[in-house]
Amino acid sequence: MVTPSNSRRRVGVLALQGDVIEHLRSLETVGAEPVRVRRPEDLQRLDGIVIPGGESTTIDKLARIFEVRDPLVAALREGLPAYGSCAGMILLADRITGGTHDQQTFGGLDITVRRNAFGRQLDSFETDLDLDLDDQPQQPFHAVFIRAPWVEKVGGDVRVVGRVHLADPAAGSVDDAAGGAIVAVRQEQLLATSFHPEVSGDPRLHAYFLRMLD
Ligand SMILES: NC(=O)CC[C@H](N)C(=O)O
Repeated sequence: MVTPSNSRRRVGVLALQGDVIEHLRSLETVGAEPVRVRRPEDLQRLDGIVIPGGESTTIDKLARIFEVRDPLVAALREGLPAYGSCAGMILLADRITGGTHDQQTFGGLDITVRRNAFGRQLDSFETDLDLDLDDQPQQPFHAVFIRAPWVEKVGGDVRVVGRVHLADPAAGSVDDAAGGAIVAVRQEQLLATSFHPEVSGDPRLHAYFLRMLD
């Protein structure tokens, strides 16, 4: 499908640290107009924003230094759609465990997220996931996890989109009744994944986020 350039969705990528270029490329691939966001004025006229993977404590600090934190938090409260991958999931979470003592999140997603949840042995790993993206064909999604968080608790309005099933029984305590650690969630206009679709090159999550903007 060819989308006329004047109707492309303007989607920001918070460009302070992390997988910025990879997200800009993924957004191009799915037909959005990607925009780097560093300063408050960059938030103007956005249809949505991506908070990239990287280091959530660093992005948090830089967002305060660049004075983009408060306007971004306000925009999220006003309903700016957002997609966070990995560190971005942490930054969109209302509650965080395993954060540094002064770490803040932008918030919006009614979840409790645990930083670096998979522990040392599973620092980085790749696995195929079944994601519940409602209108997507159920081809497994090849997911790359790098010092990833998982979601420990979800509020009532949060839909679980994906889980990872841990082979290690020692990690079984994270498994809830439905089985598996929660690694992808959606709450209305907010989407978050523990993994990095911008790294694996599968465009389906970015395409899904773009459809959320319609
Ligand atoms: N790949 C990632 O984004 C890692 C997230 C990182 N562990 C953090 O706490 O921010």
